[in-house]
Amino acid sequence: MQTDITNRVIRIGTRGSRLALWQAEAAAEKLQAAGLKTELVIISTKGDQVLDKSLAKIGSKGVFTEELEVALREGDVDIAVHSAKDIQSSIPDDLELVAFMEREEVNDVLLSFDPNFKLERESNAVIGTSSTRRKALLKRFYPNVTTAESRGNLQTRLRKLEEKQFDALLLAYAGVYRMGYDNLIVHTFPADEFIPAAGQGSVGIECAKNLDPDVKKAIKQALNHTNTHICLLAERGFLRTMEGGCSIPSFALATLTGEGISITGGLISLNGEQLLKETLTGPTVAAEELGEKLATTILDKGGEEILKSIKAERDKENA
Ligand SMILES: NCc1[nH]cc(CCC(=O)O)c1CC(=O)O
Repeated sequence: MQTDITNRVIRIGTRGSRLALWQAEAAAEKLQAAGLKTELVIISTKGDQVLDKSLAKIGSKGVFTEELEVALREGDVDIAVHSAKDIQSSIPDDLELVAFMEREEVNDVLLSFDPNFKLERESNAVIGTSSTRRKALLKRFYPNVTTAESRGNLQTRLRKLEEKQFDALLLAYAGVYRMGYDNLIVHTFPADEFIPAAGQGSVGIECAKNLDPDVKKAIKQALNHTNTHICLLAERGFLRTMEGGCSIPSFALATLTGEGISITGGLISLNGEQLLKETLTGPTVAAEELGEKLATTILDKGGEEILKSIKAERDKENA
């Protein structure tokens, strides 16, 4: 017998930041449009609590997801909504990613309260970012720029910008746009040079594997965006094979080409001096394998060495 899922309240687990709530509301609206009832359950994660360290230093995987996963496992929530970029590359065996919502523009952008701020190759501005990928890409393409740490939710980071802790703040367009701060954008980085992190701009929906199959199916139908899902399979295949999660300056962006899928991705050394980047194309049915192959290619062409030196540097810092 089929369960009557219209009477089932879908409990949506989310972090409490404004961006997280926006994403959870977006999911809730789509579920409601499909005739389901919803309820938001706010859960704080380590990534929300520890704000005085960069993610690379917090170190453990799943800093923004672990507490949500516990809630899924204990049945306190039916789904967890995450920024796809924050989902660790391998998720636990008893959980699954059931949907990826339609992706926003993938670019990184700069925000400034000075509308005349211009980023040029020779700029010596101070830019707020705590991401190893962004720091390394800045070093490579804007060698005179310096960076300042900017952990915290978007509102905290904007306050630091307001307090002039830096001249401009580097963020993903997706979050900026979703929070309505796009009027502060003074620069958009081209996504073919300043390649985004795997998953940037999409929202991933996680559930327990043993969730009622009818409920799972309804959630997938309401929330999954097929094209985004295919691209995310490739990017996450890349990330998983690359290993190292969000603390490693890797990048990957997949797009559909009409006949198939194309993925460009690679790895950059922390000082920006070595940059490995390749593009592979293939059929969409083998998206995940294509991403894995891209990572293997990068690792074979010098990526292993870069990873080794990144780990050595980190061990030195933590010693
Ligand atoms: N790690 C934090 C995080 N996770 C997702 C986004 C932005 C929105 C997105 O990429 O979906 C951000 C902030 C940022 O990188 O600017």
